Amino acid sequence: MMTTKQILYPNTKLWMAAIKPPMYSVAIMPIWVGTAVAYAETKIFNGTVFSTFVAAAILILAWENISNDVFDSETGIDKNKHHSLVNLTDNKPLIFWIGNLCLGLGLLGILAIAFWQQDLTVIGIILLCCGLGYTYQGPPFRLGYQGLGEILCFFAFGPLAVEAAYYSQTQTWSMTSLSASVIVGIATTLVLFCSHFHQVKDDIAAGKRSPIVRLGTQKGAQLLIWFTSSIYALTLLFVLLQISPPWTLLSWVSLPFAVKLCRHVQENHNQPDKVSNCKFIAVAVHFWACLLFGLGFIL
Ligand SMILES: C/C(=C\COP(=O)(O)OP(=O)(O)O)CCC[C@H](C)CCC[C@H](C)CCCC(C)C
Ligand SMILES: O=C(O)C1=CC(=O)c2ccccc2C1=O
Repeated sequence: MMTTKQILYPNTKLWMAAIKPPMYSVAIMPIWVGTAVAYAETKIFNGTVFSTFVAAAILILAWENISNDVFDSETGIDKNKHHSLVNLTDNKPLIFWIGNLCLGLGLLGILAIAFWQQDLTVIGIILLCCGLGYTYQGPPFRLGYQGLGEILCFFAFGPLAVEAAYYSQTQTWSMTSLSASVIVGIATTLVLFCSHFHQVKDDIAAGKRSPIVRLGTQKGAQLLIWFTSSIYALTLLFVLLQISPPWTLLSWVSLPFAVKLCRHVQENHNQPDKVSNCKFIAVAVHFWACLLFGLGFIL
């Protein structure tokens, strides 16, 4: 007879895989970096705006992920994904409305920032991010199925989110924050790119032409090396051009994670079971590179 623990453990694991807690750092980092650049340039820091923005970004990303499971349940692409929220609950309408609730609460937080600033710029930018997020997965667009997700991801988490965070503190723009946003955008796109390696079979079956389906896993693994290297090369270039302060080179401390990611994918690109964890190594690269990059602006 199975013990309660034996019954619960796999379920807990499935729920954790469905909720993906580590993934939420990708929502926090653009706000962190945009705010850090704003502080470095203006010595302005509004803690209420920062914490409201972080909470709102987490809620908006929760909506993106929850509705991803809803929309993917309609195309059949998640039929083997046991940790899809729709498969776990067998209640699509409930999941759909929980997602919408997250979006509503997240946008309410951003509206509060707009109200405090008496300025609609930040809510305008974030609505644009949400629009990109919808076109990634929602009908009739489903641009992620055409392999365009990485482009949307770069702009949403890079220039748009970082500039929105910078503007929420300063109500102005800067070249430094724009260049910093390129680094955050690439690091976030790296996570999405890595998430496709283990899904090639299901993606092809559902007609999804992810970049890895288009390129093949071998070429994808090669491209990953260039892609990852560009984060560190650009960080150095911006320091040499005196766009970023030298302390931003601290982000190079994340290099061991980057090397681990590229090696792991190089060795296991065509073995779905082994390569499936690579997106979480990419999350570690993203987290440490962006955290230390932002810290470099404050020191
Ligand atoms: C949901 C996303 C990826 C999951 O893709 P996939 O379907 O392959 O995953 P599963 O295997 O788990 O089914 C991420 C998509 C990102 C999208 C291109 C852009 C999202 C924009 C956000 C709404 C912006 C939030 C910004 C925030 C910082 C305010
Ligand atoms: O579940 C995933 O694969 C991803 C979820 C997510 O929210 C995200 C956000 C930004 C870049 C990549 C990803 C994912 O890959």
